[in-house]
Amino acid sequence: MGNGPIALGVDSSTQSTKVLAVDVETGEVLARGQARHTVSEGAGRETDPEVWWRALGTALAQIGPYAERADAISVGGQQHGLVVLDPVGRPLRPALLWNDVRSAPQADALVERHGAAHWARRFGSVPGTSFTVTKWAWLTEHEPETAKAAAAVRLPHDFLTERLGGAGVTDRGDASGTGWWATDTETYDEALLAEIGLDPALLPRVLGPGEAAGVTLPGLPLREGVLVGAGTGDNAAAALGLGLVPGQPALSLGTSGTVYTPATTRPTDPTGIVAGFAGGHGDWLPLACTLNCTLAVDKIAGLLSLDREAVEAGGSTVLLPFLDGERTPNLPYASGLLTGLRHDTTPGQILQAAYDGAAYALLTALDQVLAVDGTGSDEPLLLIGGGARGTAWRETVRRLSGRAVRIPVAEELVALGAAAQAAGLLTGETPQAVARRWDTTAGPSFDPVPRDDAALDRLATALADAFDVR
Ligand SMILES: Nc1ncnc2c1ncn2[C@@H]1O[C@H](COP(=O)(O)OP(=O)(O)O)[C@@H](O)[C@H]1O
Ligand SMILES: O=C(CO)[C@@H](O)[C@H](O)COP(=O)(O)O
Repeated sequence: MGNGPIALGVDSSTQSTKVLAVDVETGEVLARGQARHTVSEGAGRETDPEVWWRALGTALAQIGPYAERADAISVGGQQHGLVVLDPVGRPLRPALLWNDVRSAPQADALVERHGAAHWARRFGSVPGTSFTVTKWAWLTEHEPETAKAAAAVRLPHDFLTERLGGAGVTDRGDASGTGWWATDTETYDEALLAEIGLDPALLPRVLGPGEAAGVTLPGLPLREGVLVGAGTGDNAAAALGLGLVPGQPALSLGTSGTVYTPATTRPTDPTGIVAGFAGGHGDWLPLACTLNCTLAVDKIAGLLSLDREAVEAGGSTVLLPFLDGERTPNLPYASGLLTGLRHDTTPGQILQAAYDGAAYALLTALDQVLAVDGTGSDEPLLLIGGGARGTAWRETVRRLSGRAVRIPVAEELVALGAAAQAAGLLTGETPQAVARRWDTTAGPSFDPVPRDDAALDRLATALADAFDVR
């Protein structure tokens, strides 16, 4: 064990909590821990925030002596989830997660009331079902007593940060995914909060870049008084972990699929495809996100009794894997669709079609994400998330993007970005500078291959025919 300072980075994502203990000087990952979450099935997607808290404890226990030795900690978390707490910080109900589409009617009503153009101009994003504002609106309609009893409203990462350091705070990256934090003034929109019946006093204070959330409370498996970073949403944390600069795109293949690049221009896309998030340390993070990514492809592989790598080229099958409804394109009521079957279609071709269908919306949104700063670039696409470990995912992205792809050797970029934020508090550097010093994007590169326009055309036609999406 080295004697230098140690930063802990946490990724509280949809499926699990991961913790990395990182050597601040070298970026070496000294230890890692992971504990799974349970997510409800059926109509909604919920997790009890106490499950996240217990998972964090379990993952910290797995890093052994490094928890006690750590000098700073930050939490990156799944975005958007609605956490409602009682006066002593206990959850009043399970959190409504980003991939819970029950608030689709509330999203439609909010967008209709103010117009997509207003949402984009003022809040940077047109709120689809993932956004917290739609979940609060759902709660006030379906469980008014719970909404009335709320003494605090938090996002997943804020909830954990508060348990560690005691302060009710968030950061601008995660605040920008609520739909009630206006990106044009960087303040909570009090008129909107009044309209949806949410007292601004219940919301966390939004910290600025480089501000700490406080220090650790007594009674944790960490030393008391250790610095706690502001944390941020998981995508913003991964962008920090990669030390991205504007025009350098990343594609994350996990429970959600996301594509993003930092920008100096504030995004304001009225089509709703590009979410105008703030970055985890200043700047902006235009991003497109799908609800159906690795879990949907794994589900199709399971239905076909195939290994996830058993893909076959060829055929004319199109599979739109909207198993959870979809967010990009905005089709919360959709289900999966399979077309183009022939007598000679093989199971492996159907599986390949699932990969293509899951990657399609992300890759078509990439140009829009890059256009925010006008940095259309041929920088390699950095592939991260669990899916980036798979050959079939990598080859699908190469074939449908026509871009060079690089796979960082570093894993768990969200936790690594959180660790870089925590390390920056100790060294005075920005998290991006820390990540660049740690060389987190190093990894094998794969040259561009000709783009498979025939497959892209088939997908575009199927979407237009079935869902009128053009
Ligand atoms: N070797 C692999 N090849 C392809 N996919 C993988 C591999 N390992 C994990 N995955 C996928 O990664 C997903 C988890 O990704 P991860 O980024 O950890 O999720 P989350 O978005 O919840 O943080 C799983 O759903 C699984 O399908
Ligand atoms: O909703 C979004 C982004 O807007 C998702 O990216 C969530 O932040 C969930 O992330 P993972 O659990 O897939 O990491």
